[in-house]
Amino acid sequence: MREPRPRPGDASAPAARVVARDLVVRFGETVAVDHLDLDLEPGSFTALLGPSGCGKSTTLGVLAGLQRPDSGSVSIDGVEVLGSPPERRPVGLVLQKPLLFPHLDVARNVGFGLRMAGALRSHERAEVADMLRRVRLDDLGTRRPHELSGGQEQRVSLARALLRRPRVLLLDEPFSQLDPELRADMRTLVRRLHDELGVTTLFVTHDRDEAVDVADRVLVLDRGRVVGGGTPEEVYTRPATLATARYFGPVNELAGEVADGCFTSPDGTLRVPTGAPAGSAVLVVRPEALLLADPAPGSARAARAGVVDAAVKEVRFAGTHVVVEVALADGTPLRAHLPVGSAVVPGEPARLVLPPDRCHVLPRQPSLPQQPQQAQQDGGER
Ligand SMILES: Nc1ncnc2c1ncn2[C@@H]1O[C@H](COP(=O)(O)OP(=O)(O)OP(=O)(O)O)[C@@H](O)[C@H]1O
Repeated sequence: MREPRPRPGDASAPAARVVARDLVVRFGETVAVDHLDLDLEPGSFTALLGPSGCGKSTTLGVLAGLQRPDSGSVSIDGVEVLGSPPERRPVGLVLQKPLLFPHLDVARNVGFGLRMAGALRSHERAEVADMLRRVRLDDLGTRRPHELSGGQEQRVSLARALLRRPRVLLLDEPFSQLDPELRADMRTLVRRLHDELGVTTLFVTHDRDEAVDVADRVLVLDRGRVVGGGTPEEVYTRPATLATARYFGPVNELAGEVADGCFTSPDGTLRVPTGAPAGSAVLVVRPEALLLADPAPGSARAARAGVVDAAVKEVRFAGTHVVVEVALADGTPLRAHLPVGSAVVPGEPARLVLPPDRCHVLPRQPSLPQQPQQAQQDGGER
């Protein structure tokens, strides 16, 4: 679990509350943003996560003022901003590509916005020096963009976006072109800048590990709508929708019914207490939550709720655990991550425990078909 983050150090931090309501953006037949609501608390760090084409960049474009929505509203600290051009909004934006002026050196690139706003040269120099120090580029102020590495270019973009002390920072996959180690470094830097400057931050990514690593709150977007949100841990263990559960890593799905506060599988062998409403439901449980039950008949463990009998199909070594693919009597596949050396043999039966406190029950959504191979959607071995 994540360590608690430090509070933004600056008591006068200019963080803003951002509220979007019922946003719709259409491009011809394509509905890129579909009645989307968004609430960003002042000083929060939120990751907007979702697959390619789900509307992340379009949403950011609306908040930044680069994209006009067909309908809806966006307010920053209660002030409607849809009528304001980008430069009049208290928003800093960093895109995937740095888009620096090639003929200006780093310091002039960073100071551009202040210069355009008519700031005194001495003020610009002091502010630029402060920001270059914050992004660890103090020595590179006189370099031109073509003399910088990809990571350095993105740090210049960050410095430029933060120079005018925006109250909202929008980041659109800013590190996707960097190698993994540098990405991790840059995430740490962005997080530190957020904590120092106390700016409300929205970070767009399609990489769930990146989202979990950097943000306090994750919003999952699917086909232009927010389909789940919460702390990274909540979204992983108690997702609001099946789409979120699937997006957040391999997950087992079992169809059934909820009645009298209990989820029951069709053959009645699996019963798990739940607060979910009565009706058709799907029980989701992560592979690492499954346990191997004591095979002795009548043992205390076997008598517990959440025990299923299965046939072992495949066992694969995965370093820290073995990945065990099994099938229930009705053919439903399940995946378990069990300790290396577990007594599971392909072709033989196994009894598995689905601990009720690790199971999460969701109402069945007719629009989402059952996964053909649960827990394998991304081949992940989380
Ligand atoms: N200018 C445009 N004209 C037409 N269609 C567009 C335009 N911009 C975006 N779209 C479409 O709107 C949908 C949402 O696009 P958007 O770029 O917001 O998605 P995304 O989640 O940011 O994707 P990615 O992760 O690939 O950047 C997609 O179907 C895209 O093809």
